[in-house]
This record gives sequence, C-alpha cells and structure tokens, in this order.
Amino acid sequence: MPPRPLTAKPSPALAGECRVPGDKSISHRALMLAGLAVGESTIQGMLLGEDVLATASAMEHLGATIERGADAWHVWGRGVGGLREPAEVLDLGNSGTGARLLMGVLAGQPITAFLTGDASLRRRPMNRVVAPLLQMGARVTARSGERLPLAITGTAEPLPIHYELPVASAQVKSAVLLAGLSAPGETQVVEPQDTRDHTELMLRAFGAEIAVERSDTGRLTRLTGQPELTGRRVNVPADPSSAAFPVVAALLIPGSRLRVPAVGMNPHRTGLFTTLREMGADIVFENEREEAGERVADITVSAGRLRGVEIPAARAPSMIDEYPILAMAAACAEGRTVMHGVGELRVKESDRLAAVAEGLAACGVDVETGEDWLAVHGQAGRPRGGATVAAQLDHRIAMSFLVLGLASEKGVTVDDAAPIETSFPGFADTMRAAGADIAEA
Ligand SMILES: O=C(O)C1=C[C@@H](OP(=O)(O)O)[C@@H](O)[C@H](O)C1
Ligand SMILES: C=C(OP(=O)(O)O)C(=O)O
Repeated sequence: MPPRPLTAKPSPALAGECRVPGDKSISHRALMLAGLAVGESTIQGMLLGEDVLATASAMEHLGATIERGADAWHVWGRGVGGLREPAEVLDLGNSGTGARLLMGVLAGQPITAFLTGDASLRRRPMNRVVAPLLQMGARVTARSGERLPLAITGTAEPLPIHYELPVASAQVKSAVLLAGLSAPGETQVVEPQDTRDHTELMLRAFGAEIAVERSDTGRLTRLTGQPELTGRRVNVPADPSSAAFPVVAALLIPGSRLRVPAVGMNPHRTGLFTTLREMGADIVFENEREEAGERVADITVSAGRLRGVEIPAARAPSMIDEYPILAMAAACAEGRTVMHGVGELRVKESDRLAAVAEGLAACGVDVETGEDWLAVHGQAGRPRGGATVAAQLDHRIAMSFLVLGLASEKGVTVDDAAPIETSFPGFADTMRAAGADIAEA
C-alpha cells in the first residue's frame, strides 16, 4: 500500500461530541473467548480496527463462526480446547495483543498453527510469551530472538504452572491464563505491578472460576482449568486509549470544549487522565456506571494551561500506550515533564521513546531520553512544528503528532497515517467533525 501522508494545521477550537471506537483490548478478548465458548456470543460496540479484524480472521481460520451484523457481531465458538487446525498462516498484522494472546489460546489446542505479522510485529519480542508456554508443554519454532513468523504446537492438556511475570505485561499474563483454560488444575500468575485485567473480568463473565488476591510478590491470579465457557453478550466500551487523542487535542487548542461519551474507565487504564489532572487539566467524568463488568463514564474536557510533572514508574502500566500523546501535552505545558520507568515503550509498534524524541526535536521541542525515561521541556504554549514526522508503522505515533500539529504554530505532517486504521478507524474524520484542520498532505 502506498503511504498516506496527512497534515494537521493550527486548528480553531474543538467543540461538540466526539465518539471514539470500541476498546481494542476488550474486542480482541471478546473474539477469543467467544471462540472458546459453547454457543452464541453477541458482541456490541466492537472495534472495527485492522488489529481486531486480524484476530477475527484468525478465529475463523481456527473454526469459530463469525457473523458481522449492523448492530452487533455474533460468534459461535467451539469450546475450550476445540479449535480446528488452520490451513492458512495466521496473519496478525500490526497487533502484539492479537499475536501474543492467540499464542496462549493455541498452546491449549492439540494442533499446529503458523503465525506471522507485518514488518513492525515481526520485529517485536515473543520470548516473553514463548517462555511460559514452553513450560506449559507447547512447542514453538521461531526465528532468532523468538520473533515471528513462528510455528506453535499446543497440547490438549497443558501443565498448570505458577508463573511470576518478569515484565509488567497484560499480554503475557493473558497468554498464560488462556493456555491455562485447557490445563487440568490451577494456573497461577503473579504480577509485580498490576496491569489491565480485562482478561480476568471477561473470563469470569464467560463462566470460568478465577480468583485474584494479593501475595508478597504482587497480584496473584488463580484460574481453575477446563471450565465450560458459555456464549454471552459483551458490550465493548469506547477505548480510553483512543479517547486520549481528542481529549489532549481539546486541552491544547485554546477555547475548546469537547465531550467524549461512554469511555471505558477500568482503573488499570486511566493513568493518563490522572496525570493530565495533575498537570492542571480540566477533565470531568460524568454518569459513571458499570456496563457488562467494565466501568464507563462520559468525559468533558476544556482547554487550559498545563504544567510539567514527574510521572512515577508505578503508573506506567495504567497508561502504557498513552505516553506518546502525553509527551505532546508535555511539549505545550509550562516546565519539564519526566516520565520514569517507560522502557517497555522501546518494544511497541516502534521504539516509541526514540520516535517521540526524534519527532519532538524536529518540531522544535527540547527532549532528553535514557534507556527507560523521557523528559520533555514544555514550551508553555504552541511548539513551532513545521516538520514531517515518521510514523514508523505506529498508529499512536501518527495520531500523537497530528494532535501536536493542531496545537502548533506551523502544523505537522505525518508521513504515513495508514497505521491509524489498526486502532482508530476514521480518526481524521472524527477530529474534523469536532473542528480540527487535518487534511491529506
Ligand atoms: O493486553 C492488552 O490488551 C495490551 C497490553 C499492553 O501491552 P503489554 O502487555 O506488552 O504491556 C498494551 O501496550 C497493548 O496495547 C494492549
Ligand atoms: C502497543 C499497542 O498494541 P499491540 O501491543 O497490541 O500491538 C498499542 O495499541 O499501543
């Protein structure tokens, strides 16, 4: 596909209501658990982004039946351990979540599957999931560094293991739990830092027995293997990681006031909002409610001055995908913002610390980076902009710099906006409808 450059120009105030698409993490999990359940599941609010469509296609190759209706998706599953060997290579595109969670699912099936992805995904480390899945009895043949493409052969009865996560990762935790579904006994995962718990919440909703408790070393999750999962209804809330872009744009563009309805408020996802409020942002949550086991609220945000802050490493898992857009807010704030403990950003769709540092420097903003930290020297107003920034196959880098362009003096061009389709289809149209000046370059 040819690159799709987009330019964001200094924008008039944003106003009105801005609906963002369904949560990516929850959409992946809904498709996988529905495929492992018996009977029909109905999923409303599904993200129609490329990452999720890749997972849907993989689940179909594995034997799930999926019908896409106008209002909801319907999935008929094959039961835990009942997936069919796929005749095709499963292509997970740009999606780390799709690849890593699916490897967990596959470790609990007595079949062999081949997985690949795009140039970004093929660079990302898979050893973090391969290591525990080997302990559970799966066999994996991968490129050096356990990178995709790889082949995985699962087993009908993986070993139930006790696994202490070496890295704070919901993807690794989820992969072990999904493999543990087929295990005869209790699979235990300990995480040193809490990460998003959508897998645990949804497993429980589909009928699995799962308990969470505090241990000396962190949060211990215990899953009883071989449950019968039963098809059910899932409501996918709007993705807080996508809401982050219009929210920060409205904060930075003077005179803006924007409402973003029905956004997921899982406490393991809201670190960005906490940080922005510490920076002085006017963000109000209304109509807080619970929908299908997940917290949801309507967000109203008004433009205003921000000041730099120090963000503790302990907050990283609750805002891991939001550091690039936070860096844009930091660039416009008064004073220095320091983000600690963010080394994981180096192994996302791109090396996000490097991508943010290079892009901000090109836009006239002073930045410093270390192996696992990033410091941004705020301009106390509009950064210069006037640069073309490389998206590096990374949707969050592309959207972040377009938001910066709206709040800059000279605008910003992103060399390829195509990756935005992975998580926020229609991003440019949604932002334009709120008043933003974004156009093809
Ligand atoms: O479990 C998930 O849905 C996700 C977990 C996070 O990755 P890690 O598990 O690698 O931290 C996050 O960055 C990713 O976008 C989605
Ligand atoms: C890191 C991300 O996703 P994934 O790991 O699923 O590719 C993201 O969406 O920012």
